[in-house]
Parts: sequence; C-alpha cells; structure tokens
Amino acid sequence: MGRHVISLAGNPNVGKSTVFNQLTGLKQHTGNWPGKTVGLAEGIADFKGKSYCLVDLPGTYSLSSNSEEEEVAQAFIESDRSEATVCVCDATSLERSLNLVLQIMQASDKVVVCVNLIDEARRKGIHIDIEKLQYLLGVPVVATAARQNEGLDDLMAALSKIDSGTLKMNPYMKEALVSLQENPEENKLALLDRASAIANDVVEITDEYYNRRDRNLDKILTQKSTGIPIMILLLIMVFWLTIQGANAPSDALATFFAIIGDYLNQFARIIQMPEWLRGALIDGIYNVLSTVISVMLPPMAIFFPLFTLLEDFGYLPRVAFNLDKYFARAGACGKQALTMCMGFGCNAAGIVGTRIINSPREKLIAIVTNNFVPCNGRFPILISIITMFFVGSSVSLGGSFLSAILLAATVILGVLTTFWISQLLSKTILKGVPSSFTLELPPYRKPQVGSVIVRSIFDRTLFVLWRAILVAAPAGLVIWMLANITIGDYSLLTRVTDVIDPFARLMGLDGTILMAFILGLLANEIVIPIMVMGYLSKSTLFEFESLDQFKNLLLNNGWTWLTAVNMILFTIYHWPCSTTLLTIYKETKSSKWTWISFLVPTLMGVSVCMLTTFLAHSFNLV
Ligand SMILES: Nc1nc2c(ncn2[C@@H]2O[C@H](COP(=O)(O)OP(=O)(O)OP(=O)(O)O)[C@@H](O)[C@H]2O)c(=O)[nH]1
Ligand SMILES: [Mg+2]
Repeated sequence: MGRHVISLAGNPNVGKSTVFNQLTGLKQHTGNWPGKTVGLAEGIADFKGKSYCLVDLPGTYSLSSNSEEEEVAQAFIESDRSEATVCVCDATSLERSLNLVLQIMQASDKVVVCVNLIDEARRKGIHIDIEKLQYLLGVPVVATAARQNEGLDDLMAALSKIDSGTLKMNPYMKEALVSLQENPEENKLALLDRASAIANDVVEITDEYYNRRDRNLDKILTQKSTGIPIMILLLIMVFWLTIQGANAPSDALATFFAIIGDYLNQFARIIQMPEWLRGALIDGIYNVLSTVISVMLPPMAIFFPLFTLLEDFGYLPRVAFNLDKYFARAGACGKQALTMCMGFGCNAAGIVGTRIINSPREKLIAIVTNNFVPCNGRFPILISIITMFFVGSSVSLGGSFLSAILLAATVILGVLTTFWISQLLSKTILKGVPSSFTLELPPYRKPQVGSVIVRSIFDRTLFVLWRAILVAAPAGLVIWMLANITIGDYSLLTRVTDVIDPFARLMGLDGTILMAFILGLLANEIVIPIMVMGYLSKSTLFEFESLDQFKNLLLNNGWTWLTAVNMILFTIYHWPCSTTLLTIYKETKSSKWTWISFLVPTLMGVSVCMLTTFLAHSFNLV
C-alpha cells in the first residue's frame, strides 16, 4: 500500500510551512507575513517506522476560493488524493482559525486540528483548553509550537491513527455540520457563530493588555510622520552593513583567486597545455567565475540574512502598510509592496509572489513593474559603480555610508518609478478601479537569528550564487572566444561592439557596456565580468584585485561620470533577465504580457539614458 497523503491547511501565516519543514526535514520558505507559500509542496514524514506524504498548502481564510492560492488549497483538500487534513490554527486568534476548521470538517472526513503558536499564546497570557476543544469539535486536537519542535510527535501520533482506520470524527458532529450545508448562505453565518461560540468556551485571556507592546511599535513603524523615515533609515542601514561588511572579504577573495590563477597558469605551462586551451579555461572561464564569486558572495551573504531577519520579525507587512496608499493612488494593489520587496532578492521570486494579488489587472501591474527594484544580481553593479565614481574608492566608514545613501537613493528612484509606471499602466492599457482589501498586520515575532542565518545562506545565497556560476562559466567561455577569434584584423567581439557602439554612445554608454547588458540577459550577475573582459581584449593583461585597478581600466576606456550615471540608470531600467521573463510567461501564459514586461523597462532605460546624455552635453557638463 502506498503512503497516506495528508494535507496541511490553515489560515495564512499560522506556521503551516514550519510544521511541514519540521516533520519532513525539508526547507519550504517560511516568513512572517501572510501569503508566503503560493504553490503546493510535498514531503515525506516518518513516524514509528511508517512514512506519510505531507502536502504544504498556501494559506486560506475560507474554502470559497477568493484568489488563486485559495483555489489551489481548496482543490487539493477536496481532491481524492488528500486522505486526511491537518488544519493548523493560530492559538493567538483561535476564533478565525476555527471558522476554517469547521469548513474543512464539512469537506473532509479525517481531520486533525493543530493549535500552533502555543508558545506565543502563552507569552501573551492566552490559555486554551485543548481537551474541551477536542470534545466540542469531535476531532483530535493537538497543541504545538512548531518552531520549537514542541508537540509535533503528538501530532504525528494523532495522524498515525489513519493506518488503523481509527482517525475519525464524531459522527453527530459531522452530521450536524453537513446538514448546515443545505443552505449555503445560512451555512456561512452558522459556521461563524459556531466558531465564535467554541472559541468563547475554550479561550481564556488572563492578560488583557497582551498586545499593547505590538500596538505601540506599530504606531511608530506605520504612522505618517515616522513610518517612511524609519523605512528609509532601515534601507540605508541594511545597505551600509552590506557594503561595509563585504569590502574586506571581497578583496580577500579576489586576492585568493588571483594567487590560485597564477598557480593554474604555471601548471598549464608545466604540462604544456596549448595556449588556446589555457586561454579559454583560465582567462575565460576561471576569471569570470572568480570575479562573479568575489564580487557577489560577500554582499549576498550579508544582505540576505539581514533581509530575512526583518522579514521574520514581521516588518515587511508594515512596509506594505506604509506604501499601501501610494499604490492605491497609482491604481494598483497594496500587496504589490510585498512582491516588490521580494524583487530585491530575485525578480523571478517577486513575479511568483504576485499570486497573492487577487485582481488579474493589479497582478499584471505588479508583474510589469517588478523589475524596477534591483535584484541581487544587480546590486553589485550598483555598489561598485557608485563606490568608484561617486564616493572615492577609500574603504572608510564614511565612504561606505555615503555609498549606502546613494544606493538607497537609487533604490528609491526605482520605487518611485514603480509608482509612476503603475499609474501610467492603470490609466492606459490596464484601466480599472483598484480593489480594496484589508492588509493584515501579523504580530511581531522574535526572529531566530541562528536558523535565519543558516537558512538564508543555504537557501538563498548559495542558490543564487550557484545559478550565477552556471551562467557565468559558459558565458566566460563564449566571450573569451568572441574576443580571440579574429576576422581580418579585428576580433569578433570588437566587430560586434563596433556595430552597436554608435547607438550605445547616444545613451552615454559604449558598445562594450551595451554588449555586456545584452549577454547579461542570461543573468545580471555576469554584466560586470563580461564588460571587464570586453575591455581587456582590447588592452593588456589585468588582474581584478581592487576597485582602483577596476576604475583605471574604465577610465582608460573613456569612462566619465556621465557613463557611470547612465550605467546606474540602465541597471535599474532595462529588460528583466531570462529567468524572470520565463517566469512571467509561466505566470501570465501570455507572450503579449511577457513582451510588454520586456519593453516597458527597456524603453524607459533607453530614453532616460539618452535624455541625461543629451542634457549633459547641451549644458557642457562633460
Ligand atoms: N513563536 C512561534 N513562531 C512560529 C511558530 N510556527 C511558526 N512560527 C513563525 O511564524 C511565521 C510564519 O510561519 P510559516 O510557516 O511561513 O507560515 P505559513 O502558515 O506557512 O504561512 P503562509 O505560507 O503565508 O500561509 C514564521 O516567521 C515562523 O518562524 C511557533 O510555533 N512559534
Ligand atoms: Mg507557508
């Protein structure tokens, strides 16, 4: 006999994915905001020599499918595959959770109720009588604190009764619930009534002011006068810690890779490796790889954990709350603030996240504009150009602070552009009235620093780095070949860059930079290495060991402050990378919208760069 399939359902942000991860040993993304999980995830949980297949569902408030993720959850619970359902509840707001429990009890015969976040309830002085709850519901009820791995054995023990066929519901209860269903309208109200009656019966609040601290903090973080300034300060702080912290390790890595490179070259000479092969392997693949790693790894290893800490603490929904009215004014959905934040990590992830937006029109707006916030592949470009050209390459505290401010300003420009373009879209091709929704502010939770660091390094940093490496290695080879295969007197690379050079000059860039961005369609991480290689193929040997050398290389190739400004602008305004485009196509199933998502930022970038160049030249600024 196959494994029993058990679904994990519940309201958003109650800890379903945390229960799932603890039981299966997998690493579904969890986060302190509603709507983190958007698809189905399956995993195997072992208990007393038997194994069970668990399915983590997106959060849902009801089984009447109001949005795409709710539909996914409902369809799975009602399907034949799901043999039993664990309904995960939030002990700190039991009444709302119970409403869903009752709906699930109507739809499914085998239900186990898991009252999670019991530690948080205890802390807030909320007491729940589990025995009584079990009696009133007529299904097994288990209290858990999933993050601390408390009570999960009891949960598995309750579930394992499915093997002996003794996982049952009180038949009278089932009958009563089913009879309610005859009248769907009354059913809804009747369930709400019953949930509230049960909650009143089993919940005892011993500390009336339990959430006073949260409310006070919310006031500071979300009120008009302090909300947005604090947001900007936090942004600058995160960037500053990232830039300052990444400096030394980046240099150390670059030096390390240069030394290894020397050894590799010596080794190649000793074994008399043919020159073309040595060039392709070391000057091509190895150099691009080592640049990508030394430039990207340290900032990511700092940025991701910081971001995850804020996310776990519960700050992201407050950002959404602060930006809600601006999105509404732009005719878009406030939840777009959340998908925009996810775009900071990876735009493809931001696109998948747009599933939490119910209205198709607002979802498209969020998709088309997601690319205006720079992802991790683009931060290193911004940081290095800003530091080199506008801060001076000194590695001082003040220097990195100024870099952080400029970087934050660039990001804020991206956010403002998101509003402008959202508004433009909602006035033109995506006309409509913004839907209203009430954003929920989840409680603040103390992040678990250790696990956040481990999780963000393994799940995100190494994942993103690995993807960059997969693209960088072949790209390094291709660009090396382009630079070394000559037709007549010129290399293929020079020929291609010469063709696009006049156009690039109009934008205040040059052919090599534009070429690097075009190849960067594969992944933004490779833009800088390709640009360096492109310049190198025209000049002599160079070892990328410090920003000063890098700056000299750029200056020798005719860079001015205007080139740097345009490079920064083009980094935030250009086409999404191929992974993101593919994700957009998968989400919208429309080549038209994929093209629009490609064209909107691209046209924006080309025209903005042309404008700055035109202005700078007309006023004789360069
Ligand atoms: N204190 C405490 N925090 C928990 C517990 N279980 C989960 N959390 C935290 O609650 C937050 C939400 O957890 P998730 O597992 O992502 O919740 P989810 O139900 O999968 O959320 P969605 O996928 O958005 O529906 C995370 O920050 C978890 O670390 C618990 O038992 N105690
Ligand atoms: Mg989840």
